[in-house]
Amino acid sequence: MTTTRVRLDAVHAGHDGTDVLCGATLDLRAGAVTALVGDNGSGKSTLLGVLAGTHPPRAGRVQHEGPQRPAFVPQRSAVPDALPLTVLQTVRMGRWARRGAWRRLRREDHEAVAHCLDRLDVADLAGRALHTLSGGQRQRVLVAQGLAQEADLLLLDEPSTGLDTDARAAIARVLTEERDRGRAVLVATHAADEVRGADRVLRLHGGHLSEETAS
Ligand SMILES: Nc1ncnc2c1ncn2[C@@H]1O[C@H](COP(=O)(O)OP(=O)(O)OP(=O)(O)O)[C@@H](O)[C@H]1O
Repeated sequence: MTTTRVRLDAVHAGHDGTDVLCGATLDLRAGAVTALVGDNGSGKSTLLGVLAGTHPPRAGRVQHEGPQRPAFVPQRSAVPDALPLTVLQTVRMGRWARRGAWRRLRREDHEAVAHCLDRLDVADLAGRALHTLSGGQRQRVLVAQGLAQEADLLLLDEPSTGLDTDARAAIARVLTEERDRGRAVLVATHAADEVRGADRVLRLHGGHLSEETAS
């Protein structure tokens, strides 16, 4: 039986009084990677914001199954370059969703953080300040932070943009692993390899979502 993690019903949302989503409807199921495609400006980031709970819809319904907040990995360009944080602190913040901000982390949290750093191959960067990293390294750290949340729903906004072949492969691998753990994964992307690797492809066009056949 497939479990629905989140459902959108006739959602309208946008910016400055202009709707970008015009009745968007979807459900995301556990154990599947869904690629969200669409032209620049079609509203993919807006849709992810609605699903993440950071962008309130103007109308329609967003229904999350389960108590957990989704994990949201924003576009790298949406994260200020000069955040005064190390890589380790950044990934540890992923555990706040479970423990609450500034609470003391437990041994299992430290183990989860170490595992996420390894999975994205950034453990050797743990002590480095985020702003000293290359764009691709920073992107991998943001994905590691998303994984550290261990949420049932993982949302990623163009995680592979600007990454080299190895880093793209690492991200593709972790998305498949998350899927195999029963998580629902939604990845907004322009990358053909990410689209090919998805179980399902949704296209956003004219404010509406439509299903495309995954290859
Ligand atoms: N903060 C904002 N204020 C005003 N308009 C915005 C804002 N953010 C996005 N928009 C507008 O909303 C529309 C959808 O933008 P969005 O970033 O959701 O598209 P996208 O599909 O993610 O684009 P891309 O592929 O370029 O990342 C665009 O027309 C954009 O100009």
